[in-house]
Amino acid sequence: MSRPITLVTGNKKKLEEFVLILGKDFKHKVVSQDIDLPEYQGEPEEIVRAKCTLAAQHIKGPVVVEDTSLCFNALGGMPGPYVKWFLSKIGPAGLHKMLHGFDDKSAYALCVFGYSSGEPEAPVHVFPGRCNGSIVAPRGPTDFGWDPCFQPDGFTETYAEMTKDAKNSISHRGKAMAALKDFLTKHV
Ligand SMILES: O=c1nc[nH]c2c1ncn2[C@H]1C[C@H](O)[C@@H](COP(=O)(O)OP(=O)(O)OP(=O)(O)O)O1
Ligand SMILES: [Mg+2]
Repeated sequence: MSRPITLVTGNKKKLEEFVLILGKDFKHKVVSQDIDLPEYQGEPEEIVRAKCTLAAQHIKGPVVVEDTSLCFNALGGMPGPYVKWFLSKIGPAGLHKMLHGFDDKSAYALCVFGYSSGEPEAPVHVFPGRCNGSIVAPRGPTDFGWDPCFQPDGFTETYAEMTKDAKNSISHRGKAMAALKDFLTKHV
């Protein structure tokens, strides 16, 4: 492929993890661009298809986007893709308080990547990754979203308390990226 792949995101912490997980010797050159894409509503895969289609119209070349949801099982999967608004209004402590009335504190983090070649009418390929866990009172550094209140199953630390490598090795984003990298290596 002649043109680099453009990761379109406005989130620097996502970009940091993307670059770390992608590694230095990935087959394709990847650059990033911050285009203010709308916060669509709908099912996570629909949101990523819409984001990727719009990003491809901007970039007019190979493009990757991702959208992340935090889903509380006691609330039927909410806040899901709307977690961004909840986070901005009530923070990780507020997300934890949302479950005060529920015995079920289980949740899952879901990351869905979308890839398009950017050709007219090109399909959007989607790559989900999920990490099961529970919502806890916030612990650890507060530099990345809801990391302080999400404790992945099988661990005693929250995402925020884990090293970057430890989080990336088991996270929703790590799993989704494994599928994306495999596709881009084999089919692009
Ligand atoms: O691993 C994560 N650990 C903690 N928090 C996270 C993570 N990944 C996304 N987040 C936050 C960012 C945003 O508040 C919401 C997802 O919203 P989402 O639209 O996917 O992210 P965004 O608008 O910041 O970036 P983008 O320009 O790629 O859409 O959850
Ligand atoms: Mg967004």
